[in-house]
Amino acid sequence: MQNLTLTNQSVKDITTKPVISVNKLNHYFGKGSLRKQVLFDINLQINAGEIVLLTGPSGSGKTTLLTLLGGLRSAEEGSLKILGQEMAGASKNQLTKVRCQIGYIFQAHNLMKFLTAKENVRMSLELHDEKLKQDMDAIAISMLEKVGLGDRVNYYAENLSGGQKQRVAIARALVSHPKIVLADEPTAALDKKSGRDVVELMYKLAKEQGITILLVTHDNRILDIADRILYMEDGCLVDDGIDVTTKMH
Ligand SMILES: Nc1ncnc2c1ncn2[C@@H]1O[C@H](COP(=O)(O)OP(=O)(O)OP(=O)(O)O)[C@@H](O)[C@H]1O
Repeated sequence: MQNLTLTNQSVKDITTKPVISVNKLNHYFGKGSLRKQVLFDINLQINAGEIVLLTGPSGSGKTTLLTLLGGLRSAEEGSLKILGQEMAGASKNQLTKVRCQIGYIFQAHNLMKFLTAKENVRMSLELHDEKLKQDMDAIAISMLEKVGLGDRVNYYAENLSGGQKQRVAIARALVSHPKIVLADEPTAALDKKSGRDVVELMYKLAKEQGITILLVTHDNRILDIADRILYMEDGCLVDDGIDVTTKMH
């Protein structure tokens, strides 16, 4: 991929700033005799600007870990720091502040089908007080242009193809310039070409904006966009970092 090269600045960011630090993290589901441990002693550090892929068999705990890292679930045991904020025992207010700095992209894109592409992207801006004074329509349109949907701005989400919907979801996740983007199987519902286009777009925008990406995937076709690949099995991080930076870029 010749056009996916790291800039000196992004290489420097990768080597200097941790945005996610996990230490001895355990997680359980259920109560009483049904209580079951699903994450075991997870230790992990992810640095600014890194693109990390999380892979492993079904049921190994990838989504559970991703939702914990996104502040969508409370950390119960161990330490989990996101952008310097300890999430274990954090107040609702602290969790909300962290969430505002994270963009989420899911397999089922979760667009509002009765809103247009522009309105879906704009909605994400409306969650940020400081953006309310700006021309949010213009910002949303400019972001849609960046993902190649300048001619689909006023289309309702339900009238877009799978790949186009996922690109709207990317625009929505990135428009507020989050520090971290978490993506759960973003290519699962897409054909080979659309899946490839979507991840290459995520890669390009993330490197331009210095965003850290953690992406859960079963899709072997996209492993080469990673700076690092993590592998999970039975709730454990078996491999906490095959560094592929030198290999791929
Ligand atoms: N809300 C829940 N309540 C109880 N158990 C759960 C819950 N969510 C997940 N689990 C269990 O936790 C384990 C890890 O699930 P998780 O969804 O994190 O795995 P995964 O690696 O993301 O799987 P997949 O690749 O199939 O999406 C599984 O055994 C699952 O059954």
